[in-house]
Amino acid sequence: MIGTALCKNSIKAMLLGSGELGKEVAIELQRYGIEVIAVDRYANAPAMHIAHRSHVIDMMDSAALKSVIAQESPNIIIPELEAINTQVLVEVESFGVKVVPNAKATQLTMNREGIRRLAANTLGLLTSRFFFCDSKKEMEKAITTIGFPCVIKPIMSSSGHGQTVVKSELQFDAAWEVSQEDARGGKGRIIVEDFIEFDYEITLLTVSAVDGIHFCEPIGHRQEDGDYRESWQPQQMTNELIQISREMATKVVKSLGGFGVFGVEMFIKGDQVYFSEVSPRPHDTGMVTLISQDKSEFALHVRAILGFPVGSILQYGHSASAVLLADGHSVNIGFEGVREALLEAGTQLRLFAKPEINGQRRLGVALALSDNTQSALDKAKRVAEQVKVIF
Ligand SMILES: Nc1ncnc2c1ncn2[C@@H]1O[C@H](COP(=O)(O)OP(=O)(O)OP(=O)(O)O)[C@@H](O)[C@H]1O
Ligand SMILES: NCC(=O)N[C@@H]1O[C@H](COP(=O)([O-])[O-])[C@@H](O)[C@H]1O
Ligand SMILES: [Mg+2]
Repeated sequence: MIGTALCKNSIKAMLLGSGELGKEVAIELQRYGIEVIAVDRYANAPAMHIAHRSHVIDMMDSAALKSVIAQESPNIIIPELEAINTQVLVEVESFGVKVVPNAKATQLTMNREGIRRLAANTLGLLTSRFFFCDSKKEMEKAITTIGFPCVIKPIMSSSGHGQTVVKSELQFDAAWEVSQEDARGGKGRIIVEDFIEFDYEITLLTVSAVDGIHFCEPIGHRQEDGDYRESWQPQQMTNELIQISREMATKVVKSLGGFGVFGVEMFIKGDQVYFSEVSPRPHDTGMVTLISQDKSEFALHVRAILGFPVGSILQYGHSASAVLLADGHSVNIGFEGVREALLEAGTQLRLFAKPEINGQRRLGVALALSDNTQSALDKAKRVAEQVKVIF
């Protein structure tokens, strides 16, 4: 029984997506004796290294996804990324399988149109101005209204794929091409939105659990090409801004429903908080919580999913994470400088052991605790820079 007692062999959880975030979720599930089935598009994905069993399938393929779910009969399905056929999740949920946080939320959030319309139109939250377009012509018309700079993104994409900040007409062709080439599942609809010149951006990790809504301290982060490079916690904010952010996050999380961690992304400009998007699962910038809190975002996710109370969240102080990003092509990835990196006090290193690299890929993360944000960031970056990826 979820939330009351755990019996040996009673709960089987299936992770859809088995990257670095899923690996930590798998570890936390296993701390409670849960059987873990890891699924992803490639073999030897990080969470597969420690799962009880694993399967390699295209999770966008309805038949393949249904077949693996039928074969394993999990009690809980935990989406870990966005490239999933969410219609299948809706179906299996109707047969009684628990989908985290629920199938509707996974559907709404994997499509920028779903979550943006919910936030801006239904919940009335402040967002950048936006238009959805189906052709280059429509895109050009939308940009005429929005002005420069603006941001173009496929409605189906993550980690900055297919995203361009458009500053002049000269970029129209390239921005459209990139949005079509790098969209998940191929060509399609895009969003054109105002570029917000924010003071800083945050992820507000919000946990919805049996004992209510809980917040982690806000996480600040720096992005490059739509992908995160460093994050830190706590991000300094006024009490008023924290209050507005929490109210916004509560509205979004309650409206999506279900239990789990939600990474609510927001832009802060002056005394205004813009809602950007939300992940109904742990967030990459939240990897900092592996060092900054007594319960990481992964531990919190698992508690909430299993129907256990979160209780309290103890934050240890100024913390940071810096990603270990590599560029190249190899199926034999090695690391040098680990010994030297580990000499830095108050730090930790996670190497994900991804089996191959084809272009740019995040292969690890450095974590640090210190007595102020800058020092934590410097430490984390020093550790990440010390480790050299060798092919
Ligand atoms: N309208 C905007 N104004 C200013 N910056 C933006 C805007 N939209 C996106 N960005 C920048 O690009 C980053 C990535 O954007 P977004 O989160 O929408 O992309 P994503 O592909 O969903 O990334 P992820 O999956 O990692 O969350 C943001 O964190 C922010 O730094
Ligand atoms: N912003 C989303 C995010 O960080 N997702 C994390 O990255 C993995 C994919 O990495 P890969 O592209 O190297 O396979 C995902 O499986 C998830 O853990
Ligand atoms: Mg984002």
